[in-house]
Amino acid sequence: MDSVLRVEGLEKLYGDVKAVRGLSFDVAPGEVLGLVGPNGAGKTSTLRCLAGILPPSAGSVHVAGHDLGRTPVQAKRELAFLPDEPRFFEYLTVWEHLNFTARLYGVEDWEARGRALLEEMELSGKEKSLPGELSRGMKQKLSIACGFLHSPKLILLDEPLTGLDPIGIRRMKASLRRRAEEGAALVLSSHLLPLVEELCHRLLVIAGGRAVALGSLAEIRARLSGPEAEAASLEELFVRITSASEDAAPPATGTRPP
Ligand SMILES: Nc1ncnc2c1ncn2[C@@H]1O[C@H](COP(=O)(O)OP(=O)(O)OP(=O)(O)O)[C@@H](O)[C@H]1O
Repeated sequence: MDSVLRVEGLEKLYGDVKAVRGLSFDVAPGEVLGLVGPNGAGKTSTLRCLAGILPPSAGSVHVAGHDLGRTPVQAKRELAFLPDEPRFFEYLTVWEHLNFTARLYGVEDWEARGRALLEEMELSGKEKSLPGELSRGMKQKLSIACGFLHSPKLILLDEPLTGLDPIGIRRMKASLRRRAEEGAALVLSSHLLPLVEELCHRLLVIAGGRAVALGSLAEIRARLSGPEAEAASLEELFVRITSASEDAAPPATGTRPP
């Protein structure tokens, strides 16, 4: 089946800081790809390039067959980007945010869909609230309700569980799983390795902007030598892979080592 997301040779430079260096990967319909890596590895920069918020310095991104660089409107219609710190319009209520999002994306049956999403996100009864009246977790849920309204084929999530309580976390995991079962492709960046292990079919581990491992947990384990790799937790694998790459890789900045 064709990929929902196809990334080829993606690079992102900030001046001479090389934040993303030559990433290439695909995500299939129904697949959840976990993007993991240490602080400053380039995860947020990658997600923002995939969402069309940041222009890549090189490479290409296709979303549901649309080239994000050449046909950005068509590509962006097919995706939702859910940042870890969503921003809202101060004077629009929860319901008005859904209405506004529906108009932007041309969602006709938005009222029924909006009500169902508020129910799913435990925001029923908050329709008239302004963002300033919502808790951090509720804001996160509103962002997700708006993001899901147009049934995106690609869902990009940066730390999706930030601020959620244990019941909210459980519901959010079920919501994300459901979107994947319905055929969406998900790319999820998180430092919460148990979440990644539970939800993701494949992992892309990045360090210093480069891919240092790509595959299922079993495949990544199999590639590492030593009997201890077989039983290693994702946390142990993460430490091994990313610290090995730190030893081997040149620094993430464009400056040359002495
Ligand atoms: N706007 C910017 N201008 C200059 N450098 C930036 C900018 N944004 C990020 N960087 C640099 O790019 C690199 C990658 O940062 P990025 O935020 O993508 O990493 P990350 O993997 O999301 O990190 P974290 O896990 O800490 O959120 C870092 O070296 C960072 O300092």
